Amino acid sequence: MQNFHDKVIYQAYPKSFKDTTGNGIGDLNGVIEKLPYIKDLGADMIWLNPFYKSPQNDNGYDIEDYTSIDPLFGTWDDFDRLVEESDKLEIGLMLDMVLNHTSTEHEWFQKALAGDKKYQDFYILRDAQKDGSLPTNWESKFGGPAWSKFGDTDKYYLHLYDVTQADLNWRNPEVRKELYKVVNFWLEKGVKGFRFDVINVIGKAEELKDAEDGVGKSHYTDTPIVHEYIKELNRETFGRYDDIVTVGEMSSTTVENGIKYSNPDSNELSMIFSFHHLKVDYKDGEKWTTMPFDFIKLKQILDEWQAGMAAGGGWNALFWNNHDQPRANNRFGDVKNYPVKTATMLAQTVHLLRGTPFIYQGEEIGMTNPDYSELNDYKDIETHNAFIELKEAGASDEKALEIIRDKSRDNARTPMQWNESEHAGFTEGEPWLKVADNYKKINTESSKESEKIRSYYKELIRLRKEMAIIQEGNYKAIALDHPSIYAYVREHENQKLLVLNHFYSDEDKITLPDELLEGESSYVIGNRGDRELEKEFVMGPYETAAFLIK
Ligand SMILES: O=P(O)(O)OC[C@H]1O[C@H](O[C@H]2O[C@H](CO)[C@@H](O)[C@H](O)[C@H]2O)[C@H](O)[C@@H](O)[C@@H]1O
Repeated sequence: MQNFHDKVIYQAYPKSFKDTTGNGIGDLNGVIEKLPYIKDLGADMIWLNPFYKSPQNDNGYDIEDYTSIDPLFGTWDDFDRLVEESDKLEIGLMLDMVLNHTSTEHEWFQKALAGDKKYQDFYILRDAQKDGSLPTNWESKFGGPAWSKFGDTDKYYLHLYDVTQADLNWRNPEVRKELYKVVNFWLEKGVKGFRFDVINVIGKAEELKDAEDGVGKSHYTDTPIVHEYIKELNRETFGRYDDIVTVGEMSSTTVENGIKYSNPDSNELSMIFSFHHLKVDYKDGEKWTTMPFDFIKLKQILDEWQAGMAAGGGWNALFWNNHDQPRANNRFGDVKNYPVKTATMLAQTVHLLRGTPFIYQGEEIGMTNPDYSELNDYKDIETHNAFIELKEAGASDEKALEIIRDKSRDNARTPMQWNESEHAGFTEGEPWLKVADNYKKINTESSKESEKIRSYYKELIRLRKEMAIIQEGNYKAIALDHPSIYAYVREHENQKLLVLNHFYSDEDKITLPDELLEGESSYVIGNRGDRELEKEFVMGPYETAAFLIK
């Protein structure tokens, strides 16, 4: 397996990255056009969200044909040129593989609907229970029950996500064989990595039963058989190459499983995304609520995953943002008064941790949530389902919209803000999703604020490549109960890297342990200017600072 500990990965959401045709939808040629931008930032790989043929009910996570390019995004020539151009710039292409489910428009599902028994066994079909209720009481993650009627038969099919995303039956070896063919197809095209969508829910329990909690996660999440499937996937596909980087998106996983998925000895994946740290602003664990984030909980979770994965030889993907998450600047900082400090502090917090940093398009220039005023400005299916459920639960239109503004996945999906021209230079047509109003203030070309943030990211990436302590150092938190500062130490070959991150807009002080003041210290990077290390270290609003101690 390739050493990827010095690498940084950039995520581009093709639909919102750069449109070159004027149809308002970003495309592969747009990605090609912007490869030099990604190179200039210093990223080593680019993860692209799905661009395969799809009805786009879930923005491409509902795949109709795994080995095609949706004409919305371009042609095979465009894809081949993307491989060629990214190769020239030494940027590895990482593709999104959605192997838990297909679109109900997929040929397999259509054949199954037409009565083909072979393809019926590609999906998870069950009869209603004796009392006529659904096969199980599980909930779909996008709201409502996880089962829908299978055509005009008496059976139901399982869909953990949208009703148009039917779960595949991984227990059927034929299904696995077909999916491995898909992965190998893309490997032969020259891709250098994969991000496997919700890969830890592929292994449903053998016997499907009602869940005590009425949700059902424990019946299909991190089941022992998932590890067997991933090992097989590795063996049959990317494991046959020595330079492929893989990351598994793990829904509601545990450190114990995270270690198994990503410890090189398990022969599963290079690393994993876990999401617990992004649920610290969910009231009672419920996403569609609003509440200020719980800082102590955030630190405890980051600490648990850092220390736990290090102890077990696992590897974390480090991130605040992706195409499903509201912008971290809005969640954990003050975008109005401290936009640059907020963005750089958040960046430093994760970039200097143990793991592989992922940068989601636009975070490197300080993009924010769009705060749309109308429900119809939002396009995401999950958002619209949530609005209906919030209303059914008694929320007023205003309250439901307030929650949507905070939590919608579209917060991340607004078009990339390239410049000050109309639609932020994203398209010459009408964008599929409205550009955030602040594009004149935040963009890659004319904004001093954005430029400061981008330079900071470049410096963080450069440091990772230069300093073994960032790539390989151990991790230890200090003063974990401090109410406003997240402080940690990375340690490698008798050196220490102390990283201090202040998450609030006031001033606060941390008392450092004597052992950190004994050696010779030098300032490495921070967002306030050169600082001296002192026992009573005072930090300003959203300040971040790192010191090397020898
Ligand atoms: O919140 P979790 O249960 O921990 O899950 C993590 C994310 O899972 C889902 O995301 C991915 O799969 C979806 C279906 O293919 C797709 O819509 C999404 O874009 C994928 O990234 C879920 O939709 C996310 O909200 C969760 O964050």
